[in-house]
Amino acid sequence: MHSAPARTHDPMCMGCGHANPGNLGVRVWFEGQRVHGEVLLDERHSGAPGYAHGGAIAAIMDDLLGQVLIPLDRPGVTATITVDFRGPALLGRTLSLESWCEKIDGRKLHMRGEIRDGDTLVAEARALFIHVDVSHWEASGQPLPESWQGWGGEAQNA
Ligand SMILES: CCCCCCCC(=O)SCCNC(=O)CCNC(=O)[C@H](O)C(C)(C)COP(=O)(O)OP(=O)(O)OC[C@H]1O[C@@H](n2cnc3c(N)ncnc32)[C@H](O)[C@@H]1OP(=O)(O)O
Repeated sequence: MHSAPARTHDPMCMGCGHANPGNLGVRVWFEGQRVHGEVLLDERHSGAPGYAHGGAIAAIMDDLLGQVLIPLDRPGVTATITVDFRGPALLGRTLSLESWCEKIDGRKLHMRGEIRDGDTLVAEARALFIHVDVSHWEASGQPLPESWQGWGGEAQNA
């Protein structure tokens, strides 16, 4: 059964934001601290006829690995991400997504993720996220999502 964490990502997120008409259509759900999801790319995401743009795959990875921050209950930002493109990313196919945290070292969160088309590995990624206080995002002057209130409150002291 899928658990539904109280927190959600930015509704305007370019990857998964339901309020963003230009979103990439990333859908995720959570099983414990693991993230699962799917995405269906189309002509808008083309890099070559019938194939997804590598930048679209990298953006999906950034969003996918970042989603692990929700069940980890640690707000954070991507410091570095490496994407290995392993197989064809065909448009019009439902790609499955999975991500998890491999290691926590103080504020450093080592994330991993995979995108598959059926049994075929399309891409895998490793990223370093840095745990930040929610106040990190206040400088923009934009209101933060309500569900971010108290996010990481306990982890700040971990
Ligand atoms: C649900 C949410 C989903 C989110 C998905 C989307 C995620 C995103 O796209 S976030 C947007 C892209 N990323 C950003 O905007 C981040 C911009 N960068 C920053 O704000 C800062 O550089 C930040 C916060 C990462 C680090 O700054 P700061 O808090 O001062 O930490 P700092 O002291 O420099 O580094 C902390 C540790 O991380 C390490 N570190 C920081 N950056 C890197 C890096 N690029 N590579 C390797 N190590 C790094 C440092 O060496 C240090 O290690 P140690 O503790 O061992 O000395």
